[in-house]
Amino acid sequence: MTATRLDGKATRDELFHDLAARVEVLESRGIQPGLGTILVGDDPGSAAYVRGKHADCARVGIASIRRDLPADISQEKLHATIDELNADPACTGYIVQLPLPKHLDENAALERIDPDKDADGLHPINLGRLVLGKEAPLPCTPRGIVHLLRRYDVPIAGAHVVVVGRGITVGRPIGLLLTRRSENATVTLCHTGTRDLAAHVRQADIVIAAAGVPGIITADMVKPGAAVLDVGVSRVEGKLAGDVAPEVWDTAGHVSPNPGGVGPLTRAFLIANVVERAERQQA
Ligand SMILES: Nc1nc2c(c(=O)[nH]1)N[C@@H](CN(C=O)c1ccc(C(=O)N[C@@H](CCC(=O)O)C(=O)O)cc1)CN2
Repeated sequence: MTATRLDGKATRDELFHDLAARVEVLESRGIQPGLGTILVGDDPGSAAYVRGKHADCARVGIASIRRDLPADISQEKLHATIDELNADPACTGYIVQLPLPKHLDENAALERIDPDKDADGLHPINLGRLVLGKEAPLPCTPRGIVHLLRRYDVPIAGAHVVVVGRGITVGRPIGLLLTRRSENATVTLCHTGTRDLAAHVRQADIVIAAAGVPGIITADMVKPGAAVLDVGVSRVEGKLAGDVAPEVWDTAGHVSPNPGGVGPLTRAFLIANVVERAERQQA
């Protein structure tokens, strides 16, 4: 059996087509959304993601504002840049690219963002609103995962989803989305402290691999016909490596590859969060 590919690039193109049309409507009403990015340091992967985000803004026709800061910047100077974007009316939503260099406090930086401009949905107030079932920008990768599953008619309601990895951008928030009444999945969150990872993964109808450990999900761990989404990012000799071993394609029913799966949707839903906020404001 060869799994059906969950094609993130084709799905992203559909989303961008729709978003570009909505941006035209906003502009015809005098509203210009603008996405800001704050990048600290010179990690080549993070720099590439930020470049991609600005290219996406140009593609859908929204403004973009870029702040690149040196790797050794102090927490105070980072906060001053955050305050600057909080106050800039041309910047309607923005992100601090993660991870930050080790000497910086990531949570303090995220908390400093004006929750109304939090394009990532990672501000504690917005995560809290999500827990309470209130309207909030949704974290981009989890939103991309739910969209991709729906786009390919992978049943979510009643499914047992096993998430591997507890990072802030994927592992922690994805359970909040998938256990909403609108999704109705049952979620198990596995991490480095989990005993017998394989036994958990074998139970899953849907596996979300976000550990950042190359090839950690092997074919013998996957229930035949399960959907497997590879969201883990590592670099092996400079090349991107996902969490899912290639043999999984012979066992799974659906696979989202890496690259070409959830990553492009992370970018698309960042733009969607900025456009939707502008739409809500004009409404
Ligand atoms: N503030 C944030 N920081 C980070 C986030 C985030 O959502 N908000 N997520 C990741 C990085 N990320 C976006 O910032 C991101 C990751 C991957 C992709 C992507 O399109 N990947 C391509 C492959 C690209 C490559 O070859 O390296 C793919 O999957 O096809 C986009 C964005 C951590 N930081």
